[in-house]
Amino acid sequence: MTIYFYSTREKPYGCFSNFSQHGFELDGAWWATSEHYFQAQKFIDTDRPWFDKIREVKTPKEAAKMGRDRSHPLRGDWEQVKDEIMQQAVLQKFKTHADIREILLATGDEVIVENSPIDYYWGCGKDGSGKNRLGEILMAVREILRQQQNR
Ligand SMILES: Nc1nc(O)c(N)c(N[C@@H]2O[C@H](COP(=O)(O)O)[C@@H](O)[C@H]2O)n1
Repeated sequence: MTIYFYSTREKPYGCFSNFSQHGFELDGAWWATSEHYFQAQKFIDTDRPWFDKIREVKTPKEAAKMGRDRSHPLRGDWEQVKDEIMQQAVLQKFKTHADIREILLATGDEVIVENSPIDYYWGCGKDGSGKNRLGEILMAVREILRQQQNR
């Protein structure tokens, strides 16, 4: 049965959201959520003070708002690298936290879908026609973790 998630409040799959409070260390820094990491990477070589500010804000909601602020210059290769960056963040989050890693692994081979009514790239969108790239990345991360576990 397909597994849908969106809000961090929904149990047990709210932890699949990038807004869930599961921090991790990556690239030599601490990130409060995968949303913080993902949004900051948009400015890594174009606006370092803004990159640092995003890392330091309290909530993923603020990080997302700042990351979408186009008054700050987006890195030129963003469209080419954003999926890989998202996967690195999601993988590191689930490597760091054993409790949510078990929740992800326990989904077996079920399809995972970010049930966002507004996001047709990372989610499935209101009518289900979206790309669901976050769901696909979670499934790819699940496979990587499964293989690491079986080594
Ligand atoms: N809560 C929420 N609001 C939105 O408007 C969204 N687009 C999403 N989806 C999440 O947004 C992140 C990527 O956003 P951008 O590529 O910067 O637009 C990612 O975490 C999606 O899962 N969520």
